[in-house]
Amino acid sequence: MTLEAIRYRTGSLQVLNQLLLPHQTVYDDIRSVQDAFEAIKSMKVRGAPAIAIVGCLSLAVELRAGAGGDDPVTFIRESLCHLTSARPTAVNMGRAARELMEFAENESMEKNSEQLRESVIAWIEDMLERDVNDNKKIGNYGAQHILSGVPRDSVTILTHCNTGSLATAGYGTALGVVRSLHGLGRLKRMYCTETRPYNQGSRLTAYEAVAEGIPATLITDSMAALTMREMDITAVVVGADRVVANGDTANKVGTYQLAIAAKHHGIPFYVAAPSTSCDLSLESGRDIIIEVRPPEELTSINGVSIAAPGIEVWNPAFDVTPHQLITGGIITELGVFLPSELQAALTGRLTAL
Ligand SMILES: CSC[C@@H](O)[C@@H](O)C(=O)COP(=O)(O)O
Repeated sequence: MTLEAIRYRTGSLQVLNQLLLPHQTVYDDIRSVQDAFEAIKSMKVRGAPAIAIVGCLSLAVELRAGAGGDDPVTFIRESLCHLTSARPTAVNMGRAARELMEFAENESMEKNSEQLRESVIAWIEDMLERDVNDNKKIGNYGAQHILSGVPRDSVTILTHCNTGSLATAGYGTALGVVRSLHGLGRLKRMYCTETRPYNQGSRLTAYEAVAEGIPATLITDSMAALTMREMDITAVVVGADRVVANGDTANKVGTYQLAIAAKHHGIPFYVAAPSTSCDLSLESGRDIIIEVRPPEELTSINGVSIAAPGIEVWNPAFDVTPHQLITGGIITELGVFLPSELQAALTGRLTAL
């Protein structure tokens, strides 16, 4: 059983409100594109694949109710543009918007408004299944690759942020690799970082691990290097919000320092991400726009201040790990690639952004 972050039945959408986890399990209705925009912006729903899926499903809900009238293409275009602006670093929403728009424009040449709505809804509904299938492949490729590099029976993985069922349609990416290792009986333990300032690790990854009986230990971000030295970490596996052509990878802030520490300790560092998180239109990580979040996310927890009032704050949500530090490889649903192999492996398989 994996946790269900997105509940979709034709015409209705609910998301598990991740702001309330782990203490309350509340599903919020998403009745419109604007509801989804707000849920994504406020991080009720988060994680690059989940953002794209919830954004598109909210559009399906509105289309099912007849939104767009005689001109659904304009409605779809404006909605996708709005959704893409909610969080700029993860590429998945932008990619889905581009692909969906292209599909809708093609369909509009031979279908009336009602038929167009139906086919766009079907395209969107298919995203859920595709994401879970891709994640299972990522899990399997990643587990096999990690196991092939070590002579041991069981492995210990360190991960960051939340990349599991809560961040995807199900199964997860980096956490999917952990899940696959666990399923094979080859996971000794997962270490998950707290992931300050938003605590996706302590609130969400820890929640998934406890719910599913995955052996896991929580550490603060500041304990990562020590954990690598003392706890016989086999590999570090993280997710991605955007992997660019040279393999540079934007992911939750703190990923970069994990990669540096892994290199120092000779521990393979992997990025696990579907090809939908890859962006070959950008040459290097310098071109990635990094979202800066409100200071309050750093200075308070659940409304309780934990910082000196008046202090200035810098709160970038993501950092970029240079490709040279991604020593294990980039695990996708198509296989595991070194950063230098990624562009050739994906060319022709991804629509241009
Ligand atoms: C499969 S989720 C991959 C990434 O989106 C994840 O590692 C991450 O950085 C999430 O950040 P968040 O700010 O919680 O959306």
